[in-house]
Amino acid sequence: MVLNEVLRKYPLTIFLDRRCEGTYSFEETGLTIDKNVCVLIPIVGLHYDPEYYPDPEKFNPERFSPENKKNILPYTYLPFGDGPRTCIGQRFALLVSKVALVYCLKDFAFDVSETTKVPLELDNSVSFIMNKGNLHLNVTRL
Ligand code: HEM
Repeated sequence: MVLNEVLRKYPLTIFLDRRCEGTYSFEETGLTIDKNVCVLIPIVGLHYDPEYYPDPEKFNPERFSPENKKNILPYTYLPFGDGPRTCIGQRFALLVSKVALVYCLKDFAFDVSETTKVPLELDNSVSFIMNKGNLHLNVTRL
């Protein structure tokens, strides 16, 4: 739940790109996308849309609890993309992250320090999500 919420707020890739394989018209809006047109899918826009994630700035892992996650609409949560080109490392990445977290939290406590930037400041000069400067934390051995 915590990792899912981290990847909602900070999804690494801010958009996905696809090239339209054939001219396609949406019945609901009449909008037509011509063949070969490139489409950008705004991951961050979807992840911060209050229609899909109420109070989107709030870090709330409960959004991904077993009871709540079934209400998440398909294609509104895309940290690993979706469809035939979805991330092949998704399961591996989640497994490694969970193991790393367990090892860290088993022996150390992490806390903010006077120099920690709250809220986290993001670096706008890169096309993926990354914090600006260093990330300062107080680490105590348990
Ligand atoms: C938290 C970690 C990771 C995130 C957030 C992530 C995210 C993504 C995203 C958004 C895509 C594009 C998917 C799409 O276009 O629908 C992608 C593709 C891909 N990822 Fe990851 N990824 C992660 C870790 C990994 C790891 C650990 C591996 C390899 C061991 C990996 C291998 C790949 C490959 C090969 C593709 C291209 C798949 C294709 O085009 O068919 N990723 N990833």
